[in-house]
Amino acid sequence: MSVIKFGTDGWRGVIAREFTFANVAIVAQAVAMYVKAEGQTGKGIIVGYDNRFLGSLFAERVAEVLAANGIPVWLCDAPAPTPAVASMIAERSLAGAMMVTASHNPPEYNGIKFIPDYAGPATPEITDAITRYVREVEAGQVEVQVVPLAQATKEGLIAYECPRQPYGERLKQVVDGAVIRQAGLRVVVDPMHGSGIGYLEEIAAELGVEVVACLRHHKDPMFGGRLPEPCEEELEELARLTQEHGASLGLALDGDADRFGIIDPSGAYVTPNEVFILLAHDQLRYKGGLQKIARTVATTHRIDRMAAAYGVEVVETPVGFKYIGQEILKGAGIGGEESGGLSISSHIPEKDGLLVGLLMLELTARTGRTPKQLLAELEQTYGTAVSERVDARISPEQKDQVLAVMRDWTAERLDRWLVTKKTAVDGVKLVFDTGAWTLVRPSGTEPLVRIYLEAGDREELNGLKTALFAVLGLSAI
Ligand SMILES: O=P(O)(O)OC[C@H]1O[C@H](O)[C@H](O)[C@@H](O)[C@@H]1O
Repeated sequence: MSVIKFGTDGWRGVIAREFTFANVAIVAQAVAMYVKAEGQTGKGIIVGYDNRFLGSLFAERVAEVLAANGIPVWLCDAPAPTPAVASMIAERSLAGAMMVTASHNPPEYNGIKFIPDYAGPATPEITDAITRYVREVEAGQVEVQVVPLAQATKEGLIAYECPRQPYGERLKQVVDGAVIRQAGLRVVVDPMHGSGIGYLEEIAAELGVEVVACLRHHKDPMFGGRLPEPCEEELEELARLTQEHGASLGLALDGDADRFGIIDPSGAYVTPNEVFILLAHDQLRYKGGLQKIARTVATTHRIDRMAAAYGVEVVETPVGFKYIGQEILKGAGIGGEESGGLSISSHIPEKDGLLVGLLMLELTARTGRTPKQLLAELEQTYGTAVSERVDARISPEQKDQVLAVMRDWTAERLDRWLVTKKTAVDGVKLVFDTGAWTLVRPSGTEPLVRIYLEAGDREELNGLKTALFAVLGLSAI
């Protein structure tokens, strides 16, 4: 059985167990075959990597294989954020990017994301095609081609590249630099030891923002014994420092800087759903011309209420920024997801933690209000909602049972909630008469089941959770 499988976002594996130089070379060969079949050989590929263990060496192996297949390669000369690498595709009209990263996974993992010519995550059709080539190589039908790095650079097949400057310029065109500059903002930055180090602080400083403190600001492939995931539990130090310094915002990035974590000046964590609400509202209210918003099936319905008030359509996609990216390409002005991914149509269709940090600075500068103050104002117009995600680490048998209960759901009610809609966009979602909803789906990146709930207030949510967990036989967790 092959260990090379593309999940929600690329192929990931434990270093030295699945993620070996040999398997990395197989994936690079398969991508080369895909690019050739698409007739894009001459356009070239940029190869990037983050701060994980052996990242630069794995990236070199990718470059050696691509080059041996006649594909011109731009190899990053230092760790770089995934969105910075992706933006180079648009900058240079490349065939795509191969990014060596396992995003926010634990340190023993590494992975590869293939980002095609449209500069957003590969669709399942594309990763399926690449997987077919992987199987051909594994079956010995095609041999992996390799040219040594020294020879390839000498022959001009591989050139070194740093995306920092063009990416910074792109971001500065997408956000309103003039508004940010005049506001005298102060931030604390937390790249979580990831490849965003140096990028966010510098670009913010170039926009006149004072960076008052940085933490987790050196490369550490062990991520300080924590997870490079900008969720509330991992950001308590950023929250403390943001409050202590009286900063305008605390800005965090995940391991490859495509996801964001935002801290309010009060020290409170602003959830990705809340950040999406704020930035979507900003687009609706101040930026005009927005026709469509894209959100995943797991993301807050508060977006829908706001959009309805402005006569704007909302498209619901399966979980994964690969689906949101496609909707942005098809005309959505902004797209986001509960797990911390967001982008806008004037940027690339790839999630970008730096973009979000800068957009939040712009919002703060324009309104003179904190995220939590703005959210309180929006609640008065669009009502409240409380969202929660439970990541259930359950046995395979329990998992099958839970998914079967949802799949076979026919009951009209769940306790006092009347089911008004059942959908299977990704997992199974039940929407209730009160506007509350729940979604149960297996994760595509971790061995667990995710249970999402949203309700009008905490009391309703707790009631719904108790009722649902009882039906799923999960009362014990
Ligand atoms: O819920 P999962 O299938 O584990 O996916 C969670 C997240 O994984 C990756 O980070 C993807 O890029 C995201 O788009 C996705 O939301």
